[in-house]
Amino acid sequence: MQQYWRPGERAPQLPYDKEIGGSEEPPSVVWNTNKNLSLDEQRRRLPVFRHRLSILWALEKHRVVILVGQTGCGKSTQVPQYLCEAGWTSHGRRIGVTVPRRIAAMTIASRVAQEMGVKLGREVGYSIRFDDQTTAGVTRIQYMTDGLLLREMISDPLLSAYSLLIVDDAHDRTIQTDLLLGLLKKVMKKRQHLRLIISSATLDAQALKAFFTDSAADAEDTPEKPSKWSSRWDQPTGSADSRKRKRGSDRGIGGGGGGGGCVVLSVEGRTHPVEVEYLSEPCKDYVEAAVKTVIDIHEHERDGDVLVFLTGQEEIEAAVDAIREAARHLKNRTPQSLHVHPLYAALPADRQLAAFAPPPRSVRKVVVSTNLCEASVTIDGIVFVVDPCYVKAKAADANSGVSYLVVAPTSQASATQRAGRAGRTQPGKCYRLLREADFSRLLPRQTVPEIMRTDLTSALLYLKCLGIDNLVSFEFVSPPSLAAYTRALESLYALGALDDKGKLVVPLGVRMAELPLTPEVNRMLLLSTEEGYGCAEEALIMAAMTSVKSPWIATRKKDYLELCKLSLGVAEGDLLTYFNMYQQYFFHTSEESDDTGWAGRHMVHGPTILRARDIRNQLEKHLRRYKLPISSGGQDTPRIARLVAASLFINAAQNQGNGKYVLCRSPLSSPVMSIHPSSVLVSAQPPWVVFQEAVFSGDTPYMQGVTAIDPRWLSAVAPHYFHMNLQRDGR
Ligand SMILES: Nc1ncnc2c1ncn2[C@@H]1O[C@H](COP(=O)(O)OP(=O)(O)OP(=O)(O)O)[C@@H](O)[C@H]1O
Repeated sequence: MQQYWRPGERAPQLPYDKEIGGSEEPPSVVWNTNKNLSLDEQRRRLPVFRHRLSILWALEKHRVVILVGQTGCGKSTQVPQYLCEAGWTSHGRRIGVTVPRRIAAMTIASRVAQEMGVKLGREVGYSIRFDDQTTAGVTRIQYMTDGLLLREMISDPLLSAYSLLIVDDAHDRTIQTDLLLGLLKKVMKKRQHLRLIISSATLDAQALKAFFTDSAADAEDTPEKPSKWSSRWDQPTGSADSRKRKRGSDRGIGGGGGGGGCVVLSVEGRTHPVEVEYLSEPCKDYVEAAVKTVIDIHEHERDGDVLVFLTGQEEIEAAVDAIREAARHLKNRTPQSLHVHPLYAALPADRQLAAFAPPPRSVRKVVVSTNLCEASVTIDGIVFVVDPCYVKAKAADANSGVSYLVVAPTSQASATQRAGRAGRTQPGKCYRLLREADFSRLLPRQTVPEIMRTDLTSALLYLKCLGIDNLVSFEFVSPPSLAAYTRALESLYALGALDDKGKLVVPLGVRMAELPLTPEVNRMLLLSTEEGYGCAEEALIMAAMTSVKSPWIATRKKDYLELCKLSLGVAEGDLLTYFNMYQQYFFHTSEESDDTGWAGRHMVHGPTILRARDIRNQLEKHLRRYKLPISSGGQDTPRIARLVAASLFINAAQNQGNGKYVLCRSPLSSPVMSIHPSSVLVSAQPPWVVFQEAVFSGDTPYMQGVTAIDPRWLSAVAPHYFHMNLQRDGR
């Protein structure tokens, strides 16, 4: 039998080589959706199973493997297991798998743990922000968001805990994915034995291959772990002579450890066929068309659950209501035969996971979702996908710094991913709500990488922290514009993370990168510990509350919800409203979540507040590690409000997801920028520009509270120049 090489060890026997179709007992599992087949048999039937030896072989020969295979063929769940079985996790190193979304990390890790017959969090685990389900020394396969791996690189730049990394669903090209790819290229030049798999069903494989092949330096023998903060990636290591000798020797990622260069591997075959249907005439209102399609499916199609893709919370809630209403008038089915679940980022985790649970017998489940579950995830039982081919995408004008959300046609690659959510556990059908000709004519083939259309502030701060000083020469798969670099550097300067020479301010800048929230919220936290503010207790709560989902119970009793919001809302704005909610919750309820008592009456979602408390405690540990004073502002509300005012632009970032408006900062250099006609100027006293109608969230109306913050406070605390602008959701 063939032996497969992996760093430092000979591979043990691969279990599948000895007994294809054989007799091994399936691992004990908690949950097996396909009652006819054991999980082991289900695994063998996946298309990727036939290619496992080629994958192992490719990793022996090449340092970077780009794996392209149909949606559902087994890339995310199976490949890490093959590698684990082949010994890639001996020597205590892990296989790390990054995915763009938290829900994917959680659900795929659970599935793999079941398939391997182990407890989630032990041999197989996941890490997402504020939730680490791994065990040191035990976990061998770790799923995580790409953002989390980036954070890990701050303390371990060479990622020495991993023998192999898989960047899964790389087609998504989030800003984190692109940053990671650029950094991994650097890491691989330093760590000869590290291997990288980049996988997706809809990847521009050739562009990535060119990126990983066209490298000017080859692998260097450097210590595995440089000392913290001292690693200067930009400076070549070794003497000038040795650098000269190396130049021109190898143009690819070097061939250390038995492999060289980069290869593209295609996995043929798909789990089940997915038939795609298009409209014969364009539709006027895609939400209405989606609702009608769901009802048609329910009345005329075979059994099977439905997944509908819409662009945001408002559309989803409207569609959920419309489907429920339409179900009441069905001719040949009862209203109870249809269960409808919304799924979007602002929903609390328990409600998100409810969409994954199997429905009762004879009931058809309909999940109406954003692109949250467009890639990676498997919702068992989904047979039909309804896709209007639209998405709400983040964008920023690099010159003005105006950020906005815009509803735009999705890419063909995204539409393929969406269709791929059917056909995973049985044959499926996808209804695209546009004409076939329009699909190929109007939709771009690939999604424009996020890095080319959004703000780079966090990304550049990370790079600075990793010691990458020459940011413009950092290699991105798709380099952003110079204007975007300038804007982000100005923001970092405004936040105090960089000095006027563009150097990282230590420790402030480092801490802003290390703390697990956005640079703006991190700045607020750090500012709160300074003299003159002294309200870290309050800031910890406000920061924690910004990082959980909406703390209000999602309900259709909109009027009642509005009343509750008014009763808990405070004039100083959202952050203080959230602070108030948190305080009141613990004043009125006992430790445990209490949705029936005070919290239920006030439409406050108890589990979300408890989650915020956990996050608050984690943030406090960070501040204590920095030995920063944690004191309370007590009854001094203006002092706390001053802090909020100084950090007002936080709200911009926090409310892009669910509101109709976006609040923006101006570039430091240009005092005037385009102002939406609906904006009402209250004060233009330099260095502040304040607008009255800072309504930017459909969720919490007193975010209008910007007006309630006395502009005089603003001028008192203004560390830097910013201004706000309202823009209507890109429409
Ligand atoms: N939670 C689950 N419940 C039931 N079956 C599952 C589940 N997760 C995975 N599977 C099965 O495993 C198969 C492979 O899933 P996997 O996520 O590894 O595919 P993939 O190739 O990574 O897909 P994608 O490109 O869409 O991310 C699915 O098609 C499905 O049959």
